[in-house]
Amino acid sequence: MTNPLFYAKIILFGEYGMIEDSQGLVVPYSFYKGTLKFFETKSEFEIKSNGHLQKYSDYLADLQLSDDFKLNVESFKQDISNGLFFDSNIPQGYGVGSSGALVAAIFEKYSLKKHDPENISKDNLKNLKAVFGEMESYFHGKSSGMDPLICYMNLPILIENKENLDKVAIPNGEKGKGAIFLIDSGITGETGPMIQIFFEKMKTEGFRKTLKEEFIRYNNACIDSFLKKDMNPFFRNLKKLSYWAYEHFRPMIPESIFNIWKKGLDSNAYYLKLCGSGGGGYILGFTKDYEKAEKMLDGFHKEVIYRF
Ligand SMILES: Nc1ncnc2c1ncn2[C@@H]1O[C@H](COP(=O)(O)OP(=O)(O)OP(=O)(O)O)[C@@H](O)[C@H]1O
Ligand SMILES: C[C@@](O)(CCO)CC(=O)[O-]
Repeated sequence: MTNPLFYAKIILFGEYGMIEDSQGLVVPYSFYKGTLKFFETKSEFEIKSNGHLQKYSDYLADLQLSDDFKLNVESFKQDISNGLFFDSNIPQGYGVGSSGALVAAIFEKYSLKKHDPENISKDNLKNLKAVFGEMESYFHGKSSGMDPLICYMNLPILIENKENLDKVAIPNGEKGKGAIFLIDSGITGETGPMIQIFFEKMKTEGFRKTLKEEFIRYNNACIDSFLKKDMNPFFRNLKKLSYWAYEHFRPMIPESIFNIWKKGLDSNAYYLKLCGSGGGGYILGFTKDYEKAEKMLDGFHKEVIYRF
């Protein structure tokens, strides 16, 4: 039997906001994927991955999960000593969920009770997200559990708030001029320290207020208009979101990206936003005219993920 593949994810909207109860829209990204396997070549990558799993299994052994979601940690540990590793080309620290895919793969293989992602109830989806949040916290402190959940479900998910989330249909892409794309900042980012900066900022009342009254409002409006394919309000809110992040998420914007972020806002040719926690890795871009944006972003490595 071949092991199931677990895909990368892209948080189109909701990074940071989701920790504070905003809406979120997260989609699988099948360009990158991973699967659990036993040593094949015993390469440096395989040995390193196995070492990571070893340490992670100690964390899982101490984690108290409710009966429905308990893991067979003994069997996981046994497999690790027999050379288990996570064979994955999902870049680490790029905001596309390498740890989320790993968590989903481990849960799928070692949960004592088998769950069927296709027929999971809305209630259980919520419970599963909480379980994944606890499992993923090991990698970067507080996690909403969203990354592993998306990966486990392999479907777009709309998060309405902390309590409600469900599968959602993304409007079909079209061969239009518009595009959603990734830009490689050229450096890796670390989620943990970025989340720490976020919580540090959250201690200030002014920041909490603007996050709630502006960031979350623009974020939710972007999701709403995107799902309705209402492109004019979509881009109007995207610009506000991009500008807000430029002002308030400055430490999360990699230096290499700073100038082109501003250039997008000034020219209206494209708008950039964070993809995950930021600090490095990928940045998300949105444009009505990809040909034009591509020229303006010459020299940056880009990957188109959606056309409209
Ligand atoms: N192939 C792998 N084998 C073993 N461990 C891995 C593998 N891929 C990722 N990991 C674990 O996940 C950690 C990276 O997770 P982290 O949350 O910092 O980044 P990310 O998941 O790539 O980014 P983001 O959460 O922003 O999408 C690695 O340090 C490692 O512990
Ligand atoms: C920053 C954050 O919103 C996204 C990181 O990939 C954290 C989370 O929701 O798990």
